[in-house]
Amino acid sequence: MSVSEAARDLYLLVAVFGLVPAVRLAGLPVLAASAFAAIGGVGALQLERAGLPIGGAVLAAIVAGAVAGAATGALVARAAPPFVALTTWALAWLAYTVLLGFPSLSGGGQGLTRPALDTVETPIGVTFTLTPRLHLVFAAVLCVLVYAFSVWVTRSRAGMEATAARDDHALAASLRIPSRRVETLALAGGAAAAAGAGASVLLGVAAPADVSPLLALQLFAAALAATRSPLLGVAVIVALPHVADWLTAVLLLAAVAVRGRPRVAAGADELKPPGELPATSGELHARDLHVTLGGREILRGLDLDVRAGEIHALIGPNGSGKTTALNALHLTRTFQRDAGFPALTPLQQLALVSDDPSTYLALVGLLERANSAPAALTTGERRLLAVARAAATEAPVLAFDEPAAGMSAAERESLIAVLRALAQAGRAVLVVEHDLRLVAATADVVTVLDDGVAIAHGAPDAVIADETVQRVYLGAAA
Ligand SMILES: Nc1ncnc2c1ncn2[C@@H]1O[C@H](COP(=O)(O)OP(=O)(O)OP(=O)(O)O)[C@@H](O)[C@H]1O
Repeated sequence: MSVSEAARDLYLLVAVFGLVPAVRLAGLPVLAASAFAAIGGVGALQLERAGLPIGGAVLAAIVAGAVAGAATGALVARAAPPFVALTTWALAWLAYTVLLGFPSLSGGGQGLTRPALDTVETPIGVTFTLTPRLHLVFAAVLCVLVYAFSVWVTRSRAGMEATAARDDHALAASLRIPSRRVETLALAGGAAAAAGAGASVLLGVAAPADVSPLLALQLFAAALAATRSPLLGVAVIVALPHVADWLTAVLLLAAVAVRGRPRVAAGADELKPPGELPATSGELHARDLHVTLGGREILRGLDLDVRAGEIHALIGPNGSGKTTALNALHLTRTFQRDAGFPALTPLQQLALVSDDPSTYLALVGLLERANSAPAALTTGERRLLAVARAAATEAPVLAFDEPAAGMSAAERESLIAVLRALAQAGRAVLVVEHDLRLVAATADVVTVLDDGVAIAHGAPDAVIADETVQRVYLGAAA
């Protein structure tokens, strides 16, 4: 391998390491890296033609790549991974066909050219010649910097936020945890643009053929490999541009076949001593709630009031609209099917929403599990963790969807104590629950929902003893 080839591979590695946080943390199959590389390569040479010194042109092209990455992140902010793949693949094609279609922009088939072995004067008076060897040093330094940055991002709070949003987008959104797609894609865009600009200056040419959508697949395959081990990423990006094109496709298929998500083992983060549960109080008043789904009216004029310091149970037969009501109210809440964030320890999960995670771990009795892998928790402990996550946001109104499901008797007792503690600290607590013993033991007020309307409302003993409720609810639940 010549020095030039080695330098080019190192530039490509910069793009790969820049893509890793988007792929690994945010779980995004980004297939637009070749478009960002095109912005870097063509952008730098065009800006130089427009009169910028080459150093300034390269920097401006990198910024343009980062901006394009951020814009792509905003475009796919809510998209599911398959749509992210399709959309970003479309962008790669668009960039490629625009370059082919506008020779004035891209220099046509042979591309834009510039002297490769150029002598560059810097503003501080130092002059140097851009030899392949110098590129090798540049590219290596850039590679180390981008790699170190991507490792740092992984451990940062932003990295954990991206991981949480990757594992459960809806849950993360309900806890107001940002998805970080814009930032991870800005990094991917900037790094790929740096790779494109570096390679163009190195080779003295920026041609459409060098930034075909195949390059996007190769960079993605290498980033996927690098999420397993950085050396594997190096091997893939060094090998792929030098072998037959079909091997890229085969490698991606193999990666999908053996794919697994990086799981976090137990952590070892320090715990502060837990404090008092902070007081925050709020109320919920909903009037005449109507929701139609799939042409059927699921909620038909529901009124719901939860006062500060009150535990309000919403009960009713399966399909009566309880979860639909929680969805419509956009509350800070737990979900019925709640896998949580399997890649983050309980302490890390709570640290995403609170500066005082130990207080909330203590609240639900999970202090000793703070650094456990979530997979090691029981179903009930995971439910308690979900309650703690919602509570840790300090939202004044909290909703829990069947929090006791799958809990042992002891865990149920803990849950009852937690709900009481939250109400005592001023929260308005809304609980959807099938377990009537738990409802009777905790709720101040019960609303019974049947077919989208409230058929009874009041103190738990009276409501549960009510004849209509017995018939509708217990009859249907039995
Ligand atoms: N997206 C949807 N499109 C059409 N119908 C839906 C949709 N989501 C829910 N439904 C229907 O709305 C009704 C109420 O569902 P919901 O989940 O709110 O009930 P629930 O009271 O929470 O029941 P469960 O106790 O089983 O959780 C059900 O009949 C369900 O089939």
